[in-house]
Amino acid sequence: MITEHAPLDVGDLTTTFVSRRRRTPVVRGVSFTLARGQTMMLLGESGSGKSVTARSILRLYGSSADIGGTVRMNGVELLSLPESEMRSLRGGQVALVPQDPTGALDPLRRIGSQLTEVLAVHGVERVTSAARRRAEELLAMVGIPDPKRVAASYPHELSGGMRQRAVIAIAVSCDPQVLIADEPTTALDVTVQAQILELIAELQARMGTAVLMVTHDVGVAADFGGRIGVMYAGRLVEEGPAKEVLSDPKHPYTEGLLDSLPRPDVERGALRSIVGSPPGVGEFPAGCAFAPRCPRALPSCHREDPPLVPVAPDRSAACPVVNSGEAVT
Ligand SMILES: Nc1ncnc2c1ncn2[C@@H]1O[C@H](COP(=O)(O)OP(=O)(O)OP(=O)(O)O)[C@@H](O)[C@H]1O
Repeated sequence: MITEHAPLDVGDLTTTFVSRRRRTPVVRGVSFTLARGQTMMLLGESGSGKSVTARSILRLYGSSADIGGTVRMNGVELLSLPESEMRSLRGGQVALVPQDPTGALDPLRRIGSQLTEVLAVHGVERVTSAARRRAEELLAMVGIPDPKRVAASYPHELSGGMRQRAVIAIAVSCDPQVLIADEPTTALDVTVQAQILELIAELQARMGTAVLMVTHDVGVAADFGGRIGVMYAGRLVEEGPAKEVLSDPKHPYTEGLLDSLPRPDVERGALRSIVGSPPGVGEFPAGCAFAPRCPRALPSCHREDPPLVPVAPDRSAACPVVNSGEAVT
C-alpha cells in the first residue's frame, strides 16, 4: 500500500536561541499538518513566535538556534538532513516569500537573471534562451504586465508590489510543494496588499501548493481562509478552519485578540484590549502563559500548561475551560 505523506508535518517543534551567555526558548511544542493545496495561517501578536516557527522549518537560523521536534516534508525529516541537501530543498520543494521583497532580491542583478539562476540551480532549466523564455512566462504568470521589460530591470526600477510579484515568481519557479509566506504584504501599500494575497491564492489553486502564511492581520487571515493556528508565547493555543476560529473562537486568548482588533470582516462595537501584556522573550510563567491575563483562568492554569486537544470537530484548543465543555462566551 502506498501511503501519501503530507507536504508538511510539524511535530512538537521547539526553537531555542543560543548564545554564549544564555538559551532563549521562543517556540515551544508547535505541531500541525498541511495537506496538499491547504493553507495554514499562523496568527498572533508581534513576538508570539510566528516567524521563528516558519523560519525554523526552513532551518534558517544555523547554529544560532537549537531546533527540536520533527519537520517532515513528504515524509522526509528535515531537521536531520545534511545542510547541502537542505540548501537544494530551499527554493526547490519549499520556498519562502519574505516580508520585504527588497531584501530578498539582489540589487545588482536584473530580475530575469535572478530567475534564470534559480531555475538553473534547481536543475529546472540551464541558462539558455529557453530559461529566459520560462522566466518571462513566470513573470507573466504572477501578473506582471510587461515581463520582457521587467526581466531586464533591476529591483530598484520596480515598485514594491512589482518587486513582491517578482519574488513570488522566483519562489514558485521550481513548483514548490510548500510555500512559506512570512507577512508577505506588510511592507506594501494597502492597495497592493489584496492583489498580492489574491495572487498567492490563485497560484496555490493552480499549482496545488500548500501554503504556510504568517500574519498578525486578522483581515488577511479572514480573506485567505484555509486553517488558522493562533500563537501565543511560542505555542499554538488554537487551531481550526479559519471561518470557524474567527467567528467562534474557543480559546480565551483568541477571543481577546479578536475583540482587540479592528475587523474588516465583521461589524462590531467598541474594541476591548486584553489586560496586561504578553510575557517577555523566553520568560514564560509556569502553567499556561496566558493565565496571568485570562479572565477565565482556573487555579490549575497557573500550574499546568494545557496541551492542544480536540474541542470540536476539526478544531483544537489548549485550554481546560474549553476542554471541560464550559462555554467560552
Ligand atoms: N535570531 C534571533 N535571536 C534571538 N531571538 C530572536 C531571534 N529572532 C526572533 N527572536 C525573538 O523571538 C521572539 C518571536 O519572534 P517572531 O519574529 O517569531 O515573532 P512574530 O510572532 O513573528 O512577530 P513579528 O510579527 O513581530 O515578527 C521575539 O521575541 C524575538 O525577539
